[in-house]
Amino acid sequence: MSIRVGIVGISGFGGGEALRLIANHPSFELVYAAGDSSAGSRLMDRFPGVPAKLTELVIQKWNPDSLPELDVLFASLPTGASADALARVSERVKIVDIGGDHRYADGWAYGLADIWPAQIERQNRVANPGCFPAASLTALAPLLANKLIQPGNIVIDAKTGISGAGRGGESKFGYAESNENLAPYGLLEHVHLPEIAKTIERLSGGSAAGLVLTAHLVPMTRGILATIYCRGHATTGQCVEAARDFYARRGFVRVVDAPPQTKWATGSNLAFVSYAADPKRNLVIAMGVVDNLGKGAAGHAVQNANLICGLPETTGLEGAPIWP
Ligand SMILES: NC(=O)C1=CN([C@@H]2O[C@H](COP(=O)(O)OP(=O)(O)OC[C@H]3O[C@@H](n4cnc5c(N)ncnc54)[C@H](OP(=O)(O)O)[C@@H]3O)[C@@H](O)[C@H]2O)C=CC1
Ligand SMILES: CC(=O)N[C@@H](CCC(=O)OP(=O)(O)O)C(=O)O
Repeated sequence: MSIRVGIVGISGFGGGEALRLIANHPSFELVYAAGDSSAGSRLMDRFPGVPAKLTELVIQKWNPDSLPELDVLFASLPTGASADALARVSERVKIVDIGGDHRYADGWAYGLADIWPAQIERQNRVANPGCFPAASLTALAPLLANKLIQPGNIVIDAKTGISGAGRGGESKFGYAESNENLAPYGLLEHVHLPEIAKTIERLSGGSAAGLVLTAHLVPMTRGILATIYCRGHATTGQCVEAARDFYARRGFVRVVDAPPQTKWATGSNLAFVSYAADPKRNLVIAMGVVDNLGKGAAGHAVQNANLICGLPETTGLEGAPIWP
């Protein structure tokens, strides 16, 4: 039986990746595409390589009051643009919000699917985690759950590809400004800090008051590497063993011995985590890699949609990453 799916924000980077994944999903049928300035164009005009079955689907002007019969709606709207509109969508339609409006919001499950799948299954409103939280929390969760690090003084140094800023991002992310350039941003007050802090507290039971997140923009299209400095007396072996145990039955998280690289995850819903620790220095370094559009956005969203539809969470997500 096919599950009728819609994507609003389909012309954007997150929506476009959701389109790619849904087009190859064995149970999802894309029946509705929506946006703002792209409304009126056929998918073929926006995505010349779209599979033949979807070429003629026309992008509709987004109107949450007049949706076709849908089972699942993926919302990939700018943060701030989805809360009011999604509140008007019928409860009969399950929603996965890829944007930031509903994380830790009342009535919405927080969709950190590799860590709390049981709390997502059969829900009908799921907020996808942000891209930096997906990379960082996946690496931190086994350490926090096993009390191998202190929760109160974690420093996240994260690098992201330019697509993290979205298609509608500011013009300062053009080729000339981004190529051969490396820039920190969001110092002291990155938008993902509250979400990461809340989750650290949920995982550890302690305060995350000293949390630091510094994001850097690097000249690559996709990928996030979070290098995370923590205080704790665990050895590298203890961290790796805790993570292997924590993720033993989770298909999308690979615990690796070597420091992970962004290309390992490109085009996939995988997360790679790794650890290096020196008990003498009271130092644990956790590393997390994701594709910002995969586990950081659309891949995670499809995983969440599988969970809320009662499908195996890996459905449609088992393809290998793109390499090189
Ligand atoms: N890029 C990434 O790596 C990640 C992004 N996210 C989040 O996902 C969301 C989407 O990001 P991203 O895809 O990068 O952004 P883009 O700028 O690439 O795309 C934004 C999309 O939203 C649509 N849109 C904007 N305003 C409206 C509106 N008023 N009504 C209907 N559609 C509208 C645009 O449609 P149109 O072109 O038709 O105007 C476009 O399709 C954001 O909340 C972002 O923070 C989360 C994790 C990672
Ligand atoms: C490169 C770049 O600018 N990345 C964005 C990603 C934020 C994002 O996607 O935020 P939400 O998912 O919470 O909306 C940033 O760091 O602000």
